[in-house]
Amino acid sequence: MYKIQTLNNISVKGLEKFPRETYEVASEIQNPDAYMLRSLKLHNVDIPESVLAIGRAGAGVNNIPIEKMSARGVPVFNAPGANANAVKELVLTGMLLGCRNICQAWECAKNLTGDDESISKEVEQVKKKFVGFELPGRTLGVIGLGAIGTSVANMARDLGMNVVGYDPALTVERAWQLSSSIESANTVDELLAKSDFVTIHVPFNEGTKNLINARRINTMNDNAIILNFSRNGIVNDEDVVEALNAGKLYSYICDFPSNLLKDHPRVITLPHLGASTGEAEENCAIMIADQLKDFLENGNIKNSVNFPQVKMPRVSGYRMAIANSNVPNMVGQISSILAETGHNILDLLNKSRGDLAYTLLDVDTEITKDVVDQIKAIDGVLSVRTI
Ligand SMILES: NC(=O)C1=CN([C@@H]2O[C@H](COP(=O)(O)OP(=O)(O)OC[C@H]3O[C@@H](n4cnc5c(N)ncnc54)[C@H](O)[C@@H]3O)[C@@H](O)[C@H]2O)C=CC1
Ligand SMILES: O=C(O)C(=O)COP(=O)(O)O
Repeated sequence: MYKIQTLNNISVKGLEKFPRETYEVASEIQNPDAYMLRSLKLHNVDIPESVLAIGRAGAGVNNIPIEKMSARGVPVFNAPGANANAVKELVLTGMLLGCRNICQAWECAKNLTGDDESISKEVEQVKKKFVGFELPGRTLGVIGLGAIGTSVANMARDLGMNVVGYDPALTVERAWQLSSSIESANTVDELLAKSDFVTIHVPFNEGTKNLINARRINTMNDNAIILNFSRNGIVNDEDVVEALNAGKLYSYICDFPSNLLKDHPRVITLPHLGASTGEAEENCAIMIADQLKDFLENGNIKNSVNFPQVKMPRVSGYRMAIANSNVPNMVGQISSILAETGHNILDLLNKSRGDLAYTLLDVDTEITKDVVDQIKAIDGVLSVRTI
């Protein structure tokens, strides 16, 4: 019986992927084989040794101690692209809320008093305060052209906007998906100088912390709108508020409220709603459940953020999955132990990614605990599992 512990609300459509006969899935469970979570911060959680894999039902993995898991030989999975449409639609919503002053206008409408005739009169007076601007012909800068950024960029082109994108690690797959009319910027500064709206779709890490700061805001066009549906910390909120107060920026739309932001008249904050649609939650949960299941049952790895992609069809009932440091002679030492203990290797796949390597091998006879212990004892072996 495999045990999956859910640390956040996960769509039942994903949880249904785990057959009840072979899986126990619960939010409270002893010695889980895998964690399934969304945004819960795992950095200060004591993760039990029983955990063989972590599945993030979403895109961002900055809530997970990836290096610590790599050192244990534990793969971390995410669900690339599974919530991209939900974020794209919220970015569009955010652009329109911002450029048409919708939230401020709605607040004003809610505060109208008197009979309906006086409300109608008042409406004609106040509406001039909320005159906005339209999207076609404006320029949207998209920082990060991954699953979300690409989809946002194409959408903006379809709406008649000019689009300039920046991503120093743009993949070939994304380049194929991007509309050919999207302009490429060589630097963030070049993108900012051209944009009326700037939207950020990069992961949070040391390289993207404070990516949008006072110096960069000062290089932007006056009255630009910044949208942050990526992560708290990528945009320096203090600097943005200062620029809003100085009349440099038009508005700031983001998914990460704080005391500084939530009541500011030119800021719209949402409670981390980017991926909160039934569709996105289902897509993410199903993708992660499939990946965890294939890893637990077969050792295969798809969409891990720290392990290589590995898929090997099964040729016998005796499989071993080994994670080790990516150093010479690991496969040699492992196969020597198997040969010495009378196992014939029927199939073997070894792949590496950075400092990690991962080996799947099928043998003709059952692998005993003693053999597992001998392989575990090899210097550099991080985790060993028989499946
Ligand atoms: N608000 C919400 O609910 C959601 C937020 N997110 C956030 O959005 C981020 C992006 O998600 P996806 O597009 O699905 O990820 P992705 O991995 O498909 O794309 C990220 C892109 O950013 C690029 N990138 C990395 N560092 C960069 C830099 N310094 N400058 C420019 N580009 C850079 C990468 O090359 C990659 O193409 C996630 O990491 C997560 O933090 C994702 C989903 C929902
Ligand atoms: O996928 C992401 O990176 C998100 O930020 C979505 O977070 P959530 O799953 O809604 O807690």
